[in-house]
Amino acid sequence: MVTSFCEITQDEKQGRYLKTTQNVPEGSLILKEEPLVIGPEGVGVVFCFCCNKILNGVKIPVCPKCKTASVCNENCEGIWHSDNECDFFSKCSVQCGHFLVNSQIILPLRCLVFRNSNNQKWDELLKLESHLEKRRKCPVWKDIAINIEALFLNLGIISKVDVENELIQKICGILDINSFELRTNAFIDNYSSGPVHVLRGLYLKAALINHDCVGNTHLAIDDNYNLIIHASIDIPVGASVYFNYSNPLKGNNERRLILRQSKYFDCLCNRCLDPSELKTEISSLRCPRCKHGFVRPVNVDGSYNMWSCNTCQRDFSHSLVQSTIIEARALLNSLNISDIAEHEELLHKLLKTFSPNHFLLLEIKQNLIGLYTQSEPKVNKLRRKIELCEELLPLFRVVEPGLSRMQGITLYELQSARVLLAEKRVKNKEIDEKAFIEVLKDADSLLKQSIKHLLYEPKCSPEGRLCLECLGELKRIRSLMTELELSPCCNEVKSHRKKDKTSCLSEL
Ligand SMILES: C[S@@+](CC[C@H](N)C(=O)[O-])C[C@H]1O[C@@H](n2cnc3c(N)ncnc32)[C@H](O)[C@@H]1O
Repeated sequence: MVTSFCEITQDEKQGRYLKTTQNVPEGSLILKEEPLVIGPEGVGVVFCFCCNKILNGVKIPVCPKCKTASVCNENCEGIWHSDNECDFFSKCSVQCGHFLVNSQIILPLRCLVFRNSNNQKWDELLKLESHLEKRRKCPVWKDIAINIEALFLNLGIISKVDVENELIQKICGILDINSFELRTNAFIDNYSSGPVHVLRGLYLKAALINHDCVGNTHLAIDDNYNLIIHASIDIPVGASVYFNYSNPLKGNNERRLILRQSKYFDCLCNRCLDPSELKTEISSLRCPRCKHGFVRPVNVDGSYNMWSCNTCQRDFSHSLVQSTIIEARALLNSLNISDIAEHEELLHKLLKTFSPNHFLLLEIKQNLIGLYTQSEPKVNKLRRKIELCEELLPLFRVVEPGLSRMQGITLYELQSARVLLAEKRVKNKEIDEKAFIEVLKDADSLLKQSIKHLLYEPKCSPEGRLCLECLGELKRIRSLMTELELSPCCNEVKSHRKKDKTSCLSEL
């Protein structure tokens, strides 16, 4: 379902895209869509055709009817192995062994099912962007020709004419350009502990949404694999609807390279065309000469030949900048992932070379927040976690404005550290009840903000569960505030009289 807020339009540079037909307020539902096909990402993934879960184990059962599709159990009630697919598998000579050896064939094969069973969907599918010409020269072309096209031809699934028409290359191009990574319900045993992106889904309408490095939508996949898209900010009438295909915490160079290699276009969005990256300095280095300025790329056309200090104008070669990044990346990769001191030491060291928001430093800072969250909540650790969250939030607001998963999670972590710290300080009699109530009021506001960001997450996703945790925490904080405000000691605080040290806070 595409809501009435949007229509499909087209131009020469960007192809087809979605545009608003009226002002769309933040939080409005733009699109809810079920996938056309779902399948595993990459080779060597064993998967249940009925429920799409990833399977572990040696003996894999098959669908009792077609005797081809791998299933988690013969009575799996999943809906994804349709009657059309079952008939298709029964009639062609593909076998379960083919899927087990090469799971790359599953998605293109699932697309082929529509060829004879649903003309409208088949036509819509083939209209999607495949970038055939650009892919022709890439290694992926040969890989598909050998591992998918040749097998399908041998099994009689496609004809020589289909090969001449490059049908399988087109379908694989369409899948690579347009499908979404899925993480919901990925694992049959415990999906939260495994690798997250093992499935891909293709959505015919959502495939028409173009990219911008600062998107204006929030995407979520629910437990039934529906893709749900909300406006993440107020979108004015006539504006393009975008989402960010890449990672907003990477630098311009890195994002553009990924987009060129995986989606075959050069991004020319406002962020990509700004050497300061919207004043975040995510790619900038500190000037080693004047020590004040930021070293940024001179060209914004993606050529990155020269970098220059914005204060003393000194030029630096791209290769020098790249080798500095490679060296720092090697140090980052060699960190012991659970060692706080090592992370802090490297952060301190790299701050001399890179801007505080440099993407490498952002990675370390995010790791540190995670490590401080897991570690024993000591006062100095809580203070440091608070500092890091406070540093990251303004940046997140720029690169992912409006409804944002990153903001929601960080706001939660910030309030949790502030409350824990205040509880300790009250216990140590370092702050009084009035100050503690102020912290609780602040936590109340942070939690409400966090809930606003996480409200659109599916209930069973880690972020959806965090949203429920926020609600629980909000309740706890409010009842604690009521308790404190009603208590005699608090009335004393309110009237600035001498405090009663044996107050309800002693419960903490
Ligand atoms: C998922 S499709 C989006 C729909 C596509 N425009 C179409 O006509 O089918 C992704 C492709 O759209 C184009 N595209 C998306 N965002 C773009 C942008 N910001 N600038 C230029 N091309 C873009 C690229 O060709 C990209 O490979």
